[in-house]
Amino acid sequence: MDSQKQAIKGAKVLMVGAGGIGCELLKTLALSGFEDIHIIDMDTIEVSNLNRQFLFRQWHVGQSKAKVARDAVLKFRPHINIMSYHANVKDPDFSIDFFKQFNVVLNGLDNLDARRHVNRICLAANVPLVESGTTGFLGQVTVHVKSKTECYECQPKPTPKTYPVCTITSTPSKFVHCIVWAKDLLFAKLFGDKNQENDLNVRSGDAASSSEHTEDVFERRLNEDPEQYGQRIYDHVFGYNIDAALANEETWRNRNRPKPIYIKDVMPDKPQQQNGNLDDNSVNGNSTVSAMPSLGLKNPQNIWSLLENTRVFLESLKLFLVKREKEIGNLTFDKDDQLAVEFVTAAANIRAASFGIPMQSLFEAKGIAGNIVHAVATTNAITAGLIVIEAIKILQSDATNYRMTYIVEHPLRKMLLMPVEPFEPNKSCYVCSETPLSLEINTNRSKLRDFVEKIVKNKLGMHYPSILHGTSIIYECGDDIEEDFAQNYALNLEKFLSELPSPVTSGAVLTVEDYQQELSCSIYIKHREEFDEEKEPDGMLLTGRMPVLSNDDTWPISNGESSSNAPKQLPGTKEDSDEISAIPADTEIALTGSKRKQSEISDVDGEVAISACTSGIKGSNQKPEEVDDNGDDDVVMLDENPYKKKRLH
Ligand SMILES: Nc1ncnc2c1ncn2[C@@H]1O[C@H](COP(=O)(O)OP(=O)(O)OP(=O)(O)O)[C@@H](O)[C@H]1O
Ligand SMILES: [Zn+2]
Repeated sequence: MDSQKQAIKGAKVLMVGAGGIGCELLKTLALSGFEDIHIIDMDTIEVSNLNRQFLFRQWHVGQSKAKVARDAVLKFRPHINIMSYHANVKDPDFSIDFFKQFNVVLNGLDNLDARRHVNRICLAANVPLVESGTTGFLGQVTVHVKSKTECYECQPKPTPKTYPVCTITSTPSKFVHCIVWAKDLLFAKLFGDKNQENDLNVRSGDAASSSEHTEDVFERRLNEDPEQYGQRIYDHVFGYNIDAALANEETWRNRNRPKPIYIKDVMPDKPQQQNGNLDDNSVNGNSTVSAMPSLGLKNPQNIWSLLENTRVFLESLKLFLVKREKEIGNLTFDKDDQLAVEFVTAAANIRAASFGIPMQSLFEAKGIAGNIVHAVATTNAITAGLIVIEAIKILQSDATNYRMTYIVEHPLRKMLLMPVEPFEPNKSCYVCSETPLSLEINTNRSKLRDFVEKIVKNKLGMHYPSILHGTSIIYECGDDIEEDFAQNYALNLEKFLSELPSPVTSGAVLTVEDYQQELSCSIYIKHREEFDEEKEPDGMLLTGRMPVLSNDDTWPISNGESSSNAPKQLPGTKEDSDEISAIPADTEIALTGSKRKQSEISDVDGEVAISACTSGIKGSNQKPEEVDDNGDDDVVMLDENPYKKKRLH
């Protein structure tokens, strides 16, 4: 015991993230006897954090999380050393050398991008990492020690839930489809980057795709006042487009036909007089602009009528045009943007009404649109406790007792925690074993820019990449590049791969490196002419062992009520990158002394035994009770034999 105390006392630990898990972790570390703790967090405190990030109080709103957390803990542990950094862990200041000073790194992060970055730096610095995540009642803590256990990226991450484009654009059957349409298509079309591709017109009027109607219909006409514009958009998307789609009888043969909705049907009187008064909105900043007060709508948990949704639609659109004109063209949906949530709720509800799908309250809609799984403070506390337990084992080099622990929703033999022996490093992991990857790509039609953005940055998670073809450097990124080189790289970005000064064609091998992450990776290039737009929207296919990464690298974990921004593109909604990973198929489970392969406790459909855990992954954009909208999230209960499960119907 003394040696344990000594190990704790002498340890220097780095915590990354001072949010839901981080607050619990810092408190538990301090109370467990740790005396030298460094904390990095890039955020400031928000009101929505206060319900569970208990080191923070209302008067701290707007202040650095890392600093306030430090000050709060120093109040009851004044003698210990806590260093806080209000910064992004990806900043070059947090170099490999910086990481080397720590005995262990503890992650309480909320996004895949930062986790992958920390994983790579820890590997390069050879510092053990304890990784964690929670989603509602589910949680996990994993241990990553270079060459001894798998790294954070050895296992592919669950694929984000996606929806076929045509479901979203033409045949929604669930409310979430309407939300994705409202947020990723309509909102993006009206308020987002005009250069972004958008499937709104292509599909919405498929049947009667009369180009004269679809062209520029979303552009506000010269001298068109906000009300007229709003009504025109309303009639187009909820009326005309539905009428046009109905013309294609084939689509509706086995489906319920939607009902077109025109303004005049909902508001037979002059609609502009029904709208709220702009002057009623006291505007102190963008986040306070709201359509609800002027329309007399107070309770976000009420489900609005079609008329109310129509009013909110028109009013919120008008408020964007009048009060937030400068932002138009640059907006992406943000769940913390009240007006955006109001617009998306109203648009989704009107579409839902048209397709016979039950409407939802703003509160529910916001949860779905923001991929919010409501945080459970207790799960964070348990997770923090487990992190400290693993950290202590690491400090004592007690490798035989390392465990990855899953917090499950449906206890196994009354066991809430499921400890699993860590795996060995995956020999085909491109991060810790540097195995090559293959890329199928149309080398005549894909630009270097596409490769850099879609593959190197988005899929491989590199931030400062260099790309080499043989010995020629075709691209480099960073602040210290000489001007003429930088100009050449900028020119290269706009060239097709096969037209680069050192042409990249089938059979070429590219080396992609990130110096900050000390990661290098070879990619075999294979030319392919055609790609399936629906299945391969990137127009390229990367294969080999790699984690599945979301399109949005800021896609955060849901450790709380306000957890993430929305997906930026179809198909699909964004999933929470807080990814409670599925327990890998061959996981050995150490349960009360016995070990079994995970595959042995799977049932006939091959579903992982921890159904709640799995469904939490599959549907983490939904609330816990709705986690799996495919209806396959049946409660799973074990009978006398703990490894055989049966379904409860
Ligand atoms: N790259 C990063 N560098 C430093 N800190 C980060 C980075 N990415 C995420 N974090 C921090 O990790 C913490 C995660 O905490 P948590 O999941 O509770 O999220 P939150 O933002 O506090 O809450 P919510 O998103 O649920 O409102 C946040 O405080 C966030 O600032
Ligand atoms: Zn690995």
